[in-house]
Amino acid sequence: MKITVVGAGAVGATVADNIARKELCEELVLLDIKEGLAEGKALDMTQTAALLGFDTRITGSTNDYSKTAGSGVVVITSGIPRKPGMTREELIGTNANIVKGVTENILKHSPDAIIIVISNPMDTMTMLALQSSGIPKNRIIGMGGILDSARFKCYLSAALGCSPNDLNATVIGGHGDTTMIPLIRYATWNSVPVSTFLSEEQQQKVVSDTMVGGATLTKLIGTSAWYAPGAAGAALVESIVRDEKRLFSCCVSLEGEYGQSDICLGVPVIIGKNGWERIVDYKLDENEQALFNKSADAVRSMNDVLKTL
Ligand SMILES: NC(=O)C1=CN([C@@H]2O[C@H](COP(=O)(O)OP(=O)(O)OC[C@H]3O[C@@H](n4cnc5c(N)ncnc54)[C@H](O)[C@@H]3O)[C@@H](O)[C@H]2O)C=CC1
Ligand SMILES: O=C([O-])CC(=O)C(=O)O
Repeated sequence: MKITVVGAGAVGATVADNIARKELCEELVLLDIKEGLAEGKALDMTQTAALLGFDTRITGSTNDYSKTAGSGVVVITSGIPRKPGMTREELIGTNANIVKGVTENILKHSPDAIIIVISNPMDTMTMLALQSSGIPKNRIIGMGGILDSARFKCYLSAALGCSPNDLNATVIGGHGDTTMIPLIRYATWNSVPVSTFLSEEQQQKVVSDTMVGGATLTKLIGTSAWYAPGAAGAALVESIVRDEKRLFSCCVSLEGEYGQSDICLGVPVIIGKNGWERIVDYKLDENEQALFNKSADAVRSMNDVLKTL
């Protein structure tokens, strides 16, 4: 299979690096609008093959979509990242036109591709990719919840003094500082609810740290993060190409599920060779459903901007 990653910046290159190391495809194409950037990063990564022992062929392209032809999976990371003090939503003015153009170009050459959207504001960019592509909804997946859930586990593991690998924890809703919903009631340490070990105050601190996880990193680094976003993007690609049927929180088109319609929002889904294959109903309680509805309202008002494009 061929996989394309659009945007060879911090996140795109890290997604590509993880895909190559895991040998998720025979051929990997990196594409960027900036002259030489994708070719250079592809060559640099290629030179790690003899050190890391992988056989994936990696090529770069400066905006030549014919090189991406026949891709089975395309990951969109093109667009600007936020700076300290900004919200993801403020990126919409620049990124909407980029994501729209990229989606159209990709589909001209890879009409059967499964598209993963990473560019921010991710929930609205996923909606935009769905609308501008017209392809079946199962082939458009926004990546945010996998990353947010990994951060949730990171903060939980610090609070519990345990390995993040022994934790089960999911973030649903929007991929925004105020719209994401870490489902603390369902978080477990090897099947035992974390509320058994953490006070209400400790749990609330984990939830609020998780919600501003991206902003915390942006403040420290001066631009947004890439290691965990890159690993999260590759985990999603892996579940598709290996048909793993992982249960991940992803941004997908809702048609009544979780009480919402005409919106793309983060919910638990099964990911396999057909893209997202099924939404799993977590049976939210009244408070969680109210938070989900509030998150949907915020994302929906952001989506209104798409009508002006
Ligand atoms: N959904 C998520 O969980 C996450 C989303 N992000 C988002 O991912 C995006 C990329 O972030 P970074 O890689 O850090 O930014 P970056 O600035 O390092 O890379 C973006 C790349 O996109 C390229 N680009 C711009 N317009 C293009 C076009 N029309 N066609 C092809 N390439 C184009 C740029 O030349 C640049 O190389 C941002 O919008 C950021 O907010 C970042 C982390 C996590
Ligand atoms: O924080 C940002 O702007 C980038 C992002 O989406 C994340 O790292 O979660």
